[in-house]
Amino acid sequence: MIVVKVGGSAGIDYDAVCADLAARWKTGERLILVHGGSGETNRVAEALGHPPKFVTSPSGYTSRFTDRQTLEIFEMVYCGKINKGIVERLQRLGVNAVGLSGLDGRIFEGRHKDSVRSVENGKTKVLRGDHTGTVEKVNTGLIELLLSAGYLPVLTPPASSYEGVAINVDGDRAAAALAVALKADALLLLSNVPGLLRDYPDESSLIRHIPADDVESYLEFAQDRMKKKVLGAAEAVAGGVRRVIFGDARAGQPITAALDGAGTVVS
Ligand SMILES: Nc1ncnc2c1ncn2[C@@H]1O[C@H](COP(=O)(O)OP(=O)(O)OP(=O)(O)O)[C@@H](O)[C@H]1O
Repeated sequence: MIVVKVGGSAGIDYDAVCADLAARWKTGERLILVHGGSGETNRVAEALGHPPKFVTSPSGYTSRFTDRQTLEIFEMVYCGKINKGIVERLQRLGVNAVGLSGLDGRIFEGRHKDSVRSVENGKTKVLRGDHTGTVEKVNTGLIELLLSAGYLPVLTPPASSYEGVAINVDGDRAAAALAVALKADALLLLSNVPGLLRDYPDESSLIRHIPADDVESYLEFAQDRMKKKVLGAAEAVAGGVRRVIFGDARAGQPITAALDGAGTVVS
């Protein structure tokens, strides 16, 4: 089993990802796709007059502050436009894909964090009304049912809180939790960069290999949102996934290239 997570930043080629995925699926390989949608969510939020707000925690992690209106915009884009766009591409390629969010069948479950600490101008503030959380539990029943019936699941945040409230969760860490729960052989985290860069944005500074027992020490090279990918990789290998690859989804055959060792390989 291979879990592929494709991001939602500018430049990602969904046609290339879907064509590669479909070709591999047709050979009998078992795959699941998880996707993001941050770039388009920012655009739609601006257009709707509710611009995105990002907060940086005291430990340096950046996340989207998700009030109820932001959550609704997030769902429109992630579960609507992006998810259905991917499902449509796969259907056109002859793959019977099914798009679901983590809320559906409670595939992704976690604790709802209502408040978040945000560092602004050197001062730490507490913001309330946040609909965020972290995936703590993956309920694989529905996914296994779909896979055994020949459907390819296409999954996306949000997740469900234990109380059944929709929560915005990080897609990379959700994919990592899924890969652990399904005992996947590999987790691919594909985005609009060649992999983890030692000296971002210099693409020639690509880090080719990260030892599985030392992932967290590479957090120092990751800025803002890349940190979550490194954290997700650490969680996946700690949970028994043998290989995590940060790969490029901008062109070519992104899945095949990553599995062939392009990008940053954590093993
Ligand atoms: N050291 C680094 N190496 C590579 N990219 C980095 C680094 N530091 C920061 N980045 C940024 O991290 C981004 C990738 O993370 P991001 O969460 O934006 O992508 P995504 O997974 O495509 O999005 P989504 O949240 O929609 O799933 C890159 O576009 C780059 O701007």
